[in-house]
Amino acid sequence: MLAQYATPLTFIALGAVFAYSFYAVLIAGQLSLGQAGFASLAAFTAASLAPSGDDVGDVPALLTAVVIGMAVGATAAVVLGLPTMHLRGVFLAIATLGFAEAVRVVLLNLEWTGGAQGLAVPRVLTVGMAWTALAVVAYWFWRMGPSRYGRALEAIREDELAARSMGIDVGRHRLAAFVTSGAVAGLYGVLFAYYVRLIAPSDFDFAAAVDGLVTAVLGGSTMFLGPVLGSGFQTMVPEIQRAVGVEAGWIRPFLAGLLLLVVILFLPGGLTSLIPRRTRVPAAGDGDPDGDAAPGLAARRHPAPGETVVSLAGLSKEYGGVHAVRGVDLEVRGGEVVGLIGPNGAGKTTLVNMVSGLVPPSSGTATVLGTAVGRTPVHRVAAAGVSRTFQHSKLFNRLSALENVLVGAHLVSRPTFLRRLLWLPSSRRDERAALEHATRCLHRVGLGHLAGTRASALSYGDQRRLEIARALAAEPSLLVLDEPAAGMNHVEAGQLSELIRSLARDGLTILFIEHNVGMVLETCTRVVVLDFGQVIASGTPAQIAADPAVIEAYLGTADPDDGEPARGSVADGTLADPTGGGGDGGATGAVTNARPSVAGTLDPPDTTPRNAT
Ligand SMILES: Nc1ncnc2c1ncn2[C@@H]1O[C@H](COP(=O)(O)OP(=O)(O)OP(=O)(O)O)[C@@H](O)[C@H]1O
Repeated sequence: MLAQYATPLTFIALGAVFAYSFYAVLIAGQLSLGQAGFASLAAFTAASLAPSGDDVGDVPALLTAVVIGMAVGATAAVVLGLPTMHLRGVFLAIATLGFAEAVRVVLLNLEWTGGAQGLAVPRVLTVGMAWTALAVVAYWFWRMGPSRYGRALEAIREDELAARSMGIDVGRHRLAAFVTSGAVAGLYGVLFAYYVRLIAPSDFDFAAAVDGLVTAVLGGSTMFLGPVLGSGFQTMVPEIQRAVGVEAGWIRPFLAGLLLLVVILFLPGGLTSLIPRRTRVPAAGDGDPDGDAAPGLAARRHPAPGETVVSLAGLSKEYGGVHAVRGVDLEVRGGEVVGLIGPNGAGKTTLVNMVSGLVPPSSGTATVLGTAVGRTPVHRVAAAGVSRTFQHSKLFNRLSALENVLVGAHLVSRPTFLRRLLWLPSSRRDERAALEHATRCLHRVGLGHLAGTRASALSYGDQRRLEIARALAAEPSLLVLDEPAAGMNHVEAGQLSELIRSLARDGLTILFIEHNVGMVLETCTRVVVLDFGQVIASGTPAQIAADPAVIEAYLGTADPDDGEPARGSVADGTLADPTGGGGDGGATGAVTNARPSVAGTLDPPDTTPRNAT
């Protein structure tokens, strides 16, 4: 019975193994077409170098060939990956396709490969062996998914910049994914060679690479079962055709193309996205906000109060002719909550981007937590203790709220993947510690009840809170928040203000940009005002509220005709509601997104949520 289906079943397994070599990089958001090159190099090298089955037995011969093939595939991936890993999207696809084609042409013209005639290889592989190999590969990716490493790859796929800011070394992770892909492609090449009896370079051409990619994309790159589903479909269609007597060769590519179109248009996550993705949410009580810190996470020593955390000297940034930041000198000390305010385009975001290492300064120096930023990669700045949120939400949208925060804990949690492969209890302990820590961070921002919700499904205000929870999960010493209250109502902004002050009581130093001036005055120990890229004032909230230069540059000037302070100007250290309409006139939330317009007036507050751009 099984013998009748042995061939299609073997090809399903082989196709799935090949598709896993694409899945290995798709999961990290990379598009590579070099796998056919890795597979052919592995197949020809292993078939030439492995001992004969007559000498050592069939299975040892195949196992030796597999080891050689995987090593060749992985080595080729390192050689190709080192110069190409900085390429993105279609550029990486083109570069890797060029490599695969070059390999094919070289193999075609070498004598020992048999050229176009090909190389004879004994058939050793059985359907059982093929499925065993597939099971091992699927197991690898199954155990990888929820590990710290697997989550880091997913984070890179979802938002590379945010992943870097969480302390993930993107280059190293992308190269590791590429090498895995090379090893799996090498495995496929050897298994294929030891099944089909005769291999030729044309077995690993462009069409084969596209077939592998289509199989992986059809199945989906967000769940480890994707390649098996994709390969099942790709292999079974011609079998079904044959069974019903419709043998037209165009049907399979036509259906595969059609399905690919449907998947890309309606199911970007592939067939596996029809299977609900489960997030393991800790039971109620776990990650209690009042609980003790979870053991098993790296502890960080925050700078003592008064110790220098940020030191900027003559920091400037130019974009062409635009002077976004000009000669800023600024010291931020341990335990301070520093608010950065200023009109739109004043250079606030550029300044915090330089502080967090995202943007190199044009001139001047910046030392943050002892690290010279500008010359230091973003993930190293994060490792020094800088964590941040972004002006325009940079969440990992297809991951749940809890998974987002788990990625945030990357720097303080331990690697678990290799121990997960071996089911070591210590990996379960570490995962539990990370889960409890992440849950505690979610509770702290009031999102404990939404742990299992996809980030993209959260309301705008909740997304802002989730970014803060994710940043907190890194146990930072310096927390940089870029407009954290955008899209929040007055009550929520008040709660956020209280949260920020409680974090400062815990020893964190906080630098935050906010257009809600009332909230800034209520929350900060010091306020710095930027205008046209320069610091025009720095002092306590009361000093800033009374500073004529700030009123002039930021809030507008008093109306010279009536001699009264402007609506929205500062009378006694608080801001009046610029709408003039029944506001409490107090600090919290009194002015939202205030912008100077004509002298002495303020635009009505912009309370509409800002779209993430
Ligand atoms: N990548 C860039 N390329 C060119 N110009 C830029 C870039 N980033 C910022 N700028 C310019 O630098 C200036 C400061 O921008 P920045 O975003 O830092 O101001 P901001 O104070 O944060 O403004 P907002 O409150 O509107 O966010 C603006 O004139 C902006 O157009």
